Amino acid sequence: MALNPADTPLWPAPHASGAVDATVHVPGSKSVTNRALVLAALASEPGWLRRPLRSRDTLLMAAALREMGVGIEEGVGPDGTGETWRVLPAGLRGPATVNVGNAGTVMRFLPPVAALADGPVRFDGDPRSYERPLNGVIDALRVLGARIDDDGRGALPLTVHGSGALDGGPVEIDASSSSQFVSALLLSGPRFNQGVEVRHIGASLPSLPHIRMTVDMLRAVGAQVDTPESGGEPNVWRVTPGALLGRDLTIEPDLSNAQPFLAAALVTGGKVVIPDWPARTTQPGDKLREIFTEMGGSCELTEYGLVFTGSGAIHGIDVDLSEVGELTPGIAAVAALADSPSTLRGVAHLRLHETDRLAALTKEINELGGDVTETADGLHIRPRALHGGTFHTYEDHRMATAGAIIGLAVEGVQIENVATTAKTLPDFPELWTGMLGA
Ligand SMILES: O=C(O)C1=C[C@@H](OP(=O)(O)O)[C@@H](O)[C@H](O)C1
Ligand SMILES: C=C(OP(=O)(O)O)C(=O)O
Repeated sequence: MALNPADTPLWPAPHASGAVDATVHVPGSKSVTNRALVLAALASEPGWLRRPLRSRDTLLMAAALREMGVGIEEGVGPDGTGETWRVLPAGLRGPATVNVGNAGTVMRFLPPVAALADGPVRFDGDPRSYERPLNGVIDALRVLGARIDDDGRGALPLTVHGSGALDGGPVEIDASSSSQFVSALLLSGPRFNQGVEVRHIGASLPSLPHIRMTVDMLRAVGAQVDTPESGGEPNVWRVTPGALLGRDLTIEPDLSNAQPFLAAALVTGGKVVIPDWPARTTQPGDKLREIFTEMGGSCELTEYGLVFTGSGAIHGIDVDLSEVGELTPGIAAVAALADSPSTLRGVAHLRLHETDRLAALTKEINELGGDVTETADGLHIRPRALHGGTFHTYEDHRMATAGAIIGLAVEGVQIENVATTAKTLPDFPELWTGMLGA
């Protein structure tokens, strides 16, 4: 059940007494873990996930796949190392009930999987999940041959009446409200009888790196995928039908969850090291190297990881975040503490994330004395002296971490329901106080 924020205690965000100097081991990527679980469940042989993220979103994904008959066992990897999930694919079946919580990846990636199950699969979730767009997935699955009962709003709750197989083939969708519509159809595409050809016909498409992540991970398990980047038509992705391999995959650290720790180095003029930062990755968080450098820091990517150093100065930024929208709350928090104004653009779709993030950031920063205005597709942030107060989080993990960043520089900030960080980073409060040496 969703927490009632009014019942949850306030967490006094630690104020930094000096420059931070810390190494922070950031747990695995939500986006990679949940794709890896789906692909392993659809494979024709067992596979391993090493160092998977264990957070609300990924535990919901694992529970949902188990409900449909997939085996997911705690275990040791093939070389004897621990922290591993062994995934044993099985004939997918209903009746099953899936709780999506408020996980975009679960509510979008699993209806296509359910269409392959034998029997009905009911999807339900937190109240907010009823408001998040799902029409791209529902409409597309119907075109591809699935039977779905919903209440006609193009959203949860719904039941997918799986028949054990899906025709697949070509489909047009408008994915301007979420890249996850495209990823969802591609991930299950190899298992559709005719594969799938997804054509995006909307005006814009957010979070392109997350679609590249989907394509790369599909190819890594043996799928054939044609993309705009591999010489195909713009906005068209094609997946050929075929069996998927079970692999042994080590999950990268979650670079979007590394954001608050990097921000801490920037805000305090300190240094933070993130071990195992990948040399090459599709994660949008990799863009922080560029964005936070422009905002005043510097970084070095070594074999050990990323070393990020703040200079003591924090500069405003004018940036299009459409490809990396999930970084917006953390960038807005840093921008509120900068020495010049910022304009964050290209993120209108954030109004349909965990909460309306543009409204929430504007209200909460302004209630601490800030000067933020919403634009049609982003935020204008004019820094001014902030004061303490309650930072409301609207059951949004990234609102909680944004408030913590501000709390480093502003005394007396209290974060409502910091436990909401469990969506993707259950250890956040401990990692944060550990970083500060508390
Ligand atoms: O596919 C994914 O793993 C994600 C895609 C993005 O979604 P949107 O395209 O809906 O923004 C991102 O914001 C979300 O946190 C994770
Ligand atoms: C938008 C996010 O999550 P979801 O996967 O629920 O869309 C996020 O993590 O910032």
